[in-house]
Amino acid sequence: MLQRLSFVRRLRQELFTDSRVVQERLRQLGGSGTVRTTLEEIRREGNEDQNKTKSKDMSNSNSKSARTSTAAATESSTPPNTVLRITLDNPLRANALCGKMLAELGDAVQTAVGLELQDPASATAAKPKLACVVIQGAGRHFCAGSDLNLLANATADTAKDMLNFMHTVTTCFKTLSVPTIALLQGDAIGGGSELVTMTDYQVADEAAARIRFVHARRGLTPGWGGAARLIHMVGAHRASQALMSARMFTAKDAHNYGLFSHLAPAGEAPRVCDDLVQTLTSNDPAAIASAKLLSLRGFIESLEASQDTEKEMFESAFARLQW
Ligand SMILES: CC[C@H](C(=O)O)C(=O)SCCNC(=O)CCNC(=O)[C@H](O)C(C)(C)COP(=O)(O)OP(=O)(O)OC[C@H]1O[C@@H](n2cnc3c(N)ncnc32)[C@H](O)[C@@H]1OP(=O)(O)O
Repeated sequence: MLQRLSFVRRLRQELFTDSRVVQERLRQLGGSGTVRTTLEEIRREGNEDQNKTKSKDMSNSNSKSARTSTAAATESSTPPNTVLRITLDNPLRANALCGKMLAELGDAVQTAVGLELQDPASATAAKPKLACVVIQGAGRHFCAGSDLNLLANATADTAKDMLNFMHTVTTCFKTLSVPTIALLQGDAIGGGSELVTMTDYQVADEAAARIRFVHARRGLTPGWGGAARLIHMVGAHRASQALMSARMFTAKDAHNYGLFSHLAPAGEAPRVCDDLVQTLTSNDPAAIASAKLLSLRGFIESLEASQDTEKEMFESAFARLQW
């Protein structure tokens, strides 16, 4: 559906072709941590209560093989809805993203785009029906942004690679035609806060989740398209205040500000997220894609120009910095 927009088609071509060289250069930078993806199948069986039970059974297991229930797909001729779960996994560094993880996040978004179907009726067991994407962090936090060691040692060329690649990756994520959710059980800082802005929903643990656009404190501006998306989320006035102050938002503050869509009682964010997945995947996928198309249309047209400005700002801020 969204692929109808030429901007989106161009971006996807960039993700799968032009960005590949940069992606491999980032992968070569290495670092600790990884980005994991799992597919979870949600079977719809008549009434919503049954759906819920099935989904809980799968989601309560931590095992990757249990989460990816291929058996369900062969039981019926209609392939079940599939949820792609992306986990930023570098818990000893608050899920800060090293070069390898940036490249792997690109792989994950390529997976999501590859699973997106122009026509949901054409789903097969081999190409299941992507209905939702959830992004989360491993351990206590969501994501502490770029790995500071990577930034400290980055040449201007590496910084430019990161900037261009992450603009492509996050914008491709933002323009997916299925609903996307950030599951926040801890902090989202810097680049991590920018990842939050690429999602449609944000389910936050009210006791533990926080968000901070820390860039101004570090002498930087957002570099992953986060400023443009933040304006889209909360309006220019609030966005500029959040960026200028670099303040830490508690979950409640962020909810009031329009940054987090859902507040979950302490420890219950995964359950609230599962419930939201159930609700969203029970709705008509074409109607959902239309809703996203409608809301993104005006945004996308101004996004191109905002992104160019954002890139220029980041490059000049980065050039000024002494790490
Ligand atoms: C600014 C834009 C830029 C971009 O867009 O590319 C960036 O994203 S730059 C990175 C911006 N991020 C930050 O400034 C976050 C810095 N970290 C923190 O504020 C805290 O670590 C926090 C709030 C995320 C978590 O605090 P907590 O007390 O729970 O844990 P620790 O501080 O003890 O952190 C654990 C461990 O992780 C290391 N760490 C944290 N963030 C990073 C990072 N961005 N890069 C590399 N390493 C990071 C921290 O040093 C600790 O390591 P340890 O060896 O245990 O001391």
